[in-house]
Amino acid sequence: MNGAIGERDLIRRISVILGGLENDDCAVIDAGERYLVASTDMLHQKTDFPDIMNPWQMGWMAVAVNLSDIAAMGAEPAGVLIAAGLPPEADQYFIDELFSGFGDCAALYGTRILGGDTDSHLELTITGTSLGFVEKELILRRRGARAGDLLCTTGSLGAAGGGLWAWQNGAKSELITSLLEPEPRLKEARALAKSGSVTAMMDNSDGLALSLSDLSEVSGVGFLVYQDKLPLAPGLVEMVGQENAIDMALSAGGDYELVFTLRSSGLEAARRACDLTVIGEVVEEGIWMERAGKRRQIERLGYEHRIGL
Ligand SMILES: Nc1ncnc2c1ncn2[C@@H]1O[C@H](COP(=O)(O)OP(=O)(O)OP(=O)(O)O)[C@@H](O)[C@H]1O
Ligand SMILES: Cc1ncc(C[n+]2csc(CCOP(=O)(O)O)c2C)c(N)n1
Ligand SMILES: [Mg+2]
Ligand SMILES: [Mg+2]
Ligand SMILES: [Mg+2]
Repeated sequence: MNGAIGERDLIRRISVILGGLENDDCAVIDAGERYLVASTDMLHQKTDFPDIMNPWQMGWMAVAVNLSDIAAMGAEPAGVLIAAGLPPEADQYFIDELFSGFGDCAALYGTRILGGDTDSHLELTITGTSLGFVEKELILRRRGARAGDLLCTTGSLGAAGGGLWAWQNGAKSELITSLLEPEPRLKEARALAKSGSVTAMMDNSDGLALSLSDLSEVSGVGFLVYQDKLPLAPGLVEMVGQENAIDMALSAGGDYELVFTLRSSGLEAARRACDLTVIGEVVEEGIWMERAGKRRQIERLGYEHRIGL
């Protein structure tokens, strides 16, 4: 192969080599009465930790992004393993703060660090592995969306993108905290799972546009997003303007909200479960955004790692 390849195309190739992988936020293992769900996510100094980030926040983020995938399955976390590749410049203070960040995030979400691995590495590299359990009848998958369902999100969109922009442009913004200290939506996802109205769910780690692309691929449906309903992060439009704010909501990534579909008859029950915004609907095909009666296609753009082969 010549040149770099996008992460999703590479995963498709990997899937063929390994004989088929289920494309979801977690792997699902039958554990008798319940499912065991498991996910792993790697973070690096260069791509994930802006230079304003303190080591406690690095630890927090590494656990939070891993718990977000447990949330996306409707599961309860059972624990996290941490493999830490520590660079030569990591001193005792750095390491104490980093590991406090792991522990504090796990504890806040009712779980703990179960174990891991420690090694030296030129670039700080942290790989978390999260485990969880979910009742078989409550599991939420990326597949399952049906035309006519409502498309919803928790929280706001574009917060992390706005935070990244503020950091890169030396602007002051509360969105920088959203970028550095993501909050996995475990409580919300559990309550939604118990409400019984969700048909498909994932977290939007790579942005709304790629989430819709992923959901559409595995569910075999399309989406129509109402532009005016997007819950843009507070202060985002004022900081970057309407058009950039929409672009950030669609493709900046790093928000860790839940994107999910609901049977329309289940909206009341879902609203009782958690705060949500209906941002569109499931359609037969295509991924569209509508504003003032005009439809345009949503480009398949988002946060994707590129790997040189
Ligand atoms: N190296 C790999 N080997 C096997 N499966 C993989 C590999 N990388 C990714 N996958 C699988 O591909 C699917 C998509 O992975 P991806 O990392 O995009 O999902 P995610 O963890 O929910 O997102 P993010 O990494 O942005 O938080 C998952 O089901 C994952 O298990
Ligand atoms: C330097 C820097 N640039 C961007 C971001 C935001 N960010 C971090 S992870 C992620 C998406 C999912 O990642 P993955 O697919 O690796 O799990 C995004 C958008 C950051 N924290 N630091
Ligand atoms: Mg995910
Ligand atoms: Mg991943
Ligand atoms: Mg990703």
